[in-house]
Amino acid sequence: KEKVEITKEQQALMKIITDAYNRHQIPQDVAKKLLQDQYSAEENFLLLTEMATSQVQVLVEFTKNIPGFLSLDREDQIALLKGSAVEAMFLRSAQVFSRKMPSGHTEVLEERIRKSGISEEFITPMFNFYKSIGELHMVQEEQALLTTVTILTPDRPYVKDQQAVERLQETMLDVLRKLCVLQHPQEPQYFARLLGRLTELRTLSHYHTEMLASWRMNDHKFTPLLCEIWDV
Ligand SMILES: COc1ccc(-c2nc3ccccc3n2[C@H](C(=O)NC2CCCCC2)C2CCCCC2)c(OC)c1
Repeated sequence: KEKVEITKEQQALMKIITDAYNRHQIPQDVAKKLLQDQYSAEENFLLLTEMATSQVQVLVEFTKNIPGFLSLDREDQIALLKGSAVEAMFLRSAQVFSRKMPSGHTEVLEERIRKSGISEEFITPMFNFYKSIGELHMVQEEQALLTTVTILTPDRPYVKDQQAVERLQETMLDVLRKLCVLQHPQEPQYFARLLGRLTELRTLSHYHTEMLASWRMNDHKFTPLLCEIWDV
């Protein structure tokens, strides 16, 4: 049984990333807003675009705290942000959905999302993903590192120096792997399950543009930042 040990440097790296991840939370909690009132499809779409816009701004601030990210080629930094923004948004949504809430609140939240205006065909894959993330009961360090690993995906479109991104991602994967072994000793497959979620996340993110276009309303308006990031 090999002794898994997180080094001092890895401990420091994990602290920087987790603190940044917790610091850069969305200002206004969307779940609370959704639990308060039922909104029309138009109001929900506006809420989504507002939340997503602020989440992209939060994501940009978060990436600045990933050790080594700012040393990457400037254009590659943009390519990584653009390439991971939708996945990071769904990952954050899954974490919001899986948060421990007073009994009955998760069901109300699920109902509000089902009735939000999103078209039927996307509801099952979206909630399957949310529930599969919830079942992992990730600690905050795992959530922060999983988002970091998602951002540092070398094969995003237009990334020039993929090797440099790969080296950074591998550094993060090594810490995440050790953390999983230490946090979930009874489940040796936990790390593999975690990475399997990233495949599900990528698939869900492929539906994103259609999910927006099929939102039950006419004339979908986006913020300039979302037009940049969402290719709409
Ligand atoms: C593209 O289609 C969709 C559909 C649903 C969601 C979604 N899933 C959620 C799970 C938990 C709580 C909120 C959730 N949301 C929207 C939202 O506000 N998402 C935020 C995005 C930035 C990061 C925090 C969450 C809601 C849905 C109900 C109507 C108002 C928007 C979604 O979030 C990408 C995208």
